[in-house]
Amino acid sequence: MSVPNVVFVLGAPGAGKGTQCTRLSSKYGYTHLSAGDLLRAEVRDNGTDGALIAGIMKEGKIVPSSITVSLLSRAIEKVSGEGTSPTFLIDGFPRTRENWSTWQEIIGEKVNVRFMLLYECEETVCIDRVLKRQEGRSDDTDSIVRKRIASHKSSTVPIIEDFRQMGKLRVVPAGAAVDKVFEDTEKVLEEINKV
Ligand SMILES: Nc1ncnc2c1ncn2[C@@H]1O[C@H](COP(=O)(O)OP(=O)(O)O)[C@@H](O)[C@H]1O
Ligand SMILES: O=c1ccn([C@@H]2O[C@H](COP(=O)(O)OP(=O)(O)O)[C@@H](O)[C@H]2O)c(=O)[nH]1
Repeated sequence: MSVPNVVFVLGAPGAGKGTQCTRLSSKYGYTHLSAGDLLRAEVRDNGTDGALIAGIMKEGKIVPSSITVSLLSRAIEKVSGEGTSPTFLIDGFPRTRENWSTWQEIIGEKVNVRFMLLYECEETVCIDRVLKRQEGRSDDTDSIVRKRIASHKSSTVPIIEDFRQMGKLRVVPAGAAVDKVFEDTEKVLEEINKV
C-alpha cells in the first residue's frame, strides 16, 4: 500500500478545525484524528498519563510531545491496519516546534506530510465561538481559553511560520460562515488529489 498522506490542520481554539475536519471526512472519507480528542480519551480512560494530561490541559498548556506523538502514532497504525483511506487530517497538531521534531523522529517517513492547513480567524471571534460551544469541555471557560490563545501565539505560531517558510502552509480565512469556509477548504485540498 502507498504511504498515507497527512494534512496537519491548525488554527487558534475556536477557528473551526474540528467542524471542517468532520465535514471533510464525511464527504471525502479522509480519516480525522484530533490530537485533543486523543488526549481527552486518555484522561477519560484513566490512561497512564491521564492525570498529567488533565493538569496541563486545565492550564491551556501543551502536553509533552512524546505523549501526543505516541497516541497519534498508535491511532495511525490502527487505522492503516484496517485498510482505511490513506489520507489523514491531523487536527490540532503540531502545536510546537518540538511536537514537529518528535513527529519526525517517531513517525517520519512512514507518512507523507503534504502541508499544513491553517484556519485564520480573529481572536475575538474564536473566543466567542469557544464560549458558545456546547461540548461540555472543562477547558472552554473564559480564563482557560485566554491561556490557550496565549499558548497558540507563543508556541504554535512559530511552527506555523516554519511551515510557511518551507512552502508548506495553506491558509483559509475562517471568519466566514461554515459553508463558505468549507468551499475554500475544498479548493485547497484539491491539491491532495493531484499527483
Ligand atoms: N465558520 C463558522 N462560523 C460560525 N461558527 C462556527 C464556524 N466554524 C465552527 N463554528 C462553531 O464554533 C465552535 C468552535 O468550532 P470547532 O470546530 O470546535 O473549533 P476548533 O476545533 O478549531 O476549536 C463550534 O461550536 C462550531 O460549531
Ligand atoms: O497536540 C496537542 C493538541 C492538544 N493539546 C492540548 O489539548 C487542548 C485542546 O486542544 P484541541 O485541539 O482539542 O482544542 P482547541 O484548543 O483547538 O479548541 C489544548 O489546549 C492543549 O492543552 C496538546 O497539548 N497538544
